[in-house]
Amino acid sequence: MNLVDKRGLGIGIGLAALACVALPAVLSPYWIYLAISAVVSAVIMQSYGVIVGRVGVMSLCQMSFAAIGAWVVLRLNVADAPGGFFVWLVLGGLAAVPVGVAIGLPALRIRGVNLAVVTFGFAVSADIVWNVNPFPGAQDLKMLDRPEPFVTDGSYFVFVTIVFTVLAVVLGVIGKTRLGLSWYELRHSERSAASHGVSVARSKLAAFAISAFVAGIGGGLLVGQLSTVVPSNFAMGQSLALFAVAIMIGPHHPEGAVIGGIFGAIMPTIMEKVSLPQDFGGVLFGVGALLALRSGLSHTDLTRMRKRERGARKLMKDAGIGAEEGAEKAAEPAPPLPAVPRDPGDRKPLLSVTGLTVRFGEVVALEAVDLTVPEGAVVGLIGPNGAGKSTFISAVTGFVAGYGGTVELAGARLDKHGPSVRARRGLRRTFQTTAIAPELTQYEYLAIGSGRRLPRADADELLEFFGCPPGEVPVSIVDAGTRRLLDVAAAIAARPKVALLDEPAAGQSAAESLRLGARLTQVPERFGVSILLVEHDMELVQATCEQVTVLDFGHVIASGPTGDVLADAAVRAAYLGAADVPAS
Ligand SMILES: Nc1ncnc2c1ncn2[C@@H]1O[C@H](COP(=O)(O)OP(=O)(O)OP(=O)(O)O)[C@@H](O)[C@H]1O
Repeated sequence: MNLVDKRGLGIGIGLAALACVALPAVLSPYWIYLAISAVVSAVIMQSYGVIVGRVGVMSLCQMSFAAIGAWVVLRLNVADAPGGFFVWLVLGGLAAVPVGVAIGLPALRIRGVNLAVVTFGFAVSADIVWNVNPFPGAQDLKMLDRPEPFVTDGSYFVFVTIVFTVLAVVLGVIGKTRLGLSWYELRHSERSAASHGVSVARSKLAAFAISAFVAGIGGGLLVGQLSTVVPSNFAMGQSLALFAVAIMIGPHHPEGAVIGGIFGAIMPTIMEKVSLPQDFGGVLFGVGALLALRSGLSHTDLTRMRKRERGARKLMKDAGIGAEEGAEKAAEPAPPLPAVPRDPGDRKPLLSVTGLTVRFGEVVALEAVDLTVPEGAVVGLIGPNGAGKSTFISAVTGFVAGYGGTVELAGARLDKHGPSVRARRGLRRTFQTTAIAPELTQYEYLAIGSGRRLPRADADELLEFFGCPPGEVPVSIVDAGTRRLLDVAAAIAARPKVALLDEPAAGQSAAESLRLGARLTQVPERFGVSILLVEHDMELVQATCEQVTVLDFGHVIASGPTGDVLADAAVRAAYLGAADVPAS
């Protein structure tokens, strides 16, 4: 995948260069000062962009991280430490990192409003600490002198703009890596990220660390602007107001960070000019944030998504893929299915589940279930609603803590491992409900799913094989049925040993379902992936699976070659609910 959007990079650097040349020349000293404030706020907004915009964590203490950066710069200034302002700035950012990680640790267990309360608590405590202990140099009036060649306000504006641009480029590159893409996935579904082998803990802590570093840099830059700082520069009210701006604007995109920075810096002046109390600005931000929360996406996310969608629709039109074509495809008869190998012969068992027992309180969801998926096979797991099929997949893939029995993959026990480790060892799953981040393109989603640098040709092959639109098409305009196929493609992209698919044909027409069946039967040979298929569509199961296990109320009631099992009277009774059907 391309890590740098060359056009966007060119435009961004061009605009930054233009601002550096033009603004100091045309603005009055007062407005240059405000412009510096806007860019420093924009840097701090970038830290919100990582943790709030990308990961979706409600962090209300970013200004406390900024205060740590400012404190370190001032402390080093008082001590006349070697290196000078540029080195101190970086050290200030680095000093905020361990605190960011420490605040991130509770985020591994709690989320949402509870996490917001934890971060707010930290912001309040930090506020108290700064108010009791003045910033270094405040008492003996040891101010920071800006370094050459950025001594004047005009030149310092150039410096902060360079810092903002460098951070924007670096964060943009990180955003395209597996780590950055996993943040989007975490925002929508942690379990989906874990099923793709993403370590939720590591990914979240990395986001906290990076966002704290960026905020720390912002705090240091503020010291450079003001020569010294006071606690009110980092008050928790500031953290709250900027958080609201972040939700509203979306500072994970550079233009969002700039707009947010301008809002943050200029709003007090606007309030003053229109003779409104300063707090009123915060109220406006709050209302904007509520509106953004209602739509689920920030302003820049929506603008970018619409632009992407327009491009993708044009691409699909040019490629002759449209709604009408989709309807024609749905009406097409399904291709003939290749003969399903009925005899597993002496193929090795790849996934062996023995005595699997899962209890949810008094409910026994699974009781001593045995199941084997041989190498190169498509095996079915069926049963009426509530029989325990999804619970089986969840327990085997590590999403159920504390089950009885054993799960072995290629001879190695997996019981001690969580979902992301199991996924990386070669056990992938899909969910009944897809939760794919709509901001991603299909290429990006496959890149996360694959867990490796997926060559474009491989991604194209998978998308074509599963009948998905071209890879550049954003998930936001892909229909629900195709998203399921994309989910299956992402699981297969990782080339796991076994993929466990939870009702991939749900919501598909009969013809589409059979077409999916035709594809699934080819997966073991073509991609080297064995499949466990959970399905209610008996035609699909019959056409695809060489062996089937049937669950009813958590117990295995039949297991064996598909034809024999589906003809079994007990199985028919379980499905039809016909108590008078005699057992075989
Ligand atoms: N987290 C949970 N807590 C409590 N009970 C649960 C939980 N998850 C599943 N169950 C119960 O376990 C049993 C098996 O549910 P499961 O979802 O695995 O069935 P299923 O065969 O996948 O059904 P369906 O075909 O409708 O998806 C049901 O009685 C369900 O209510």
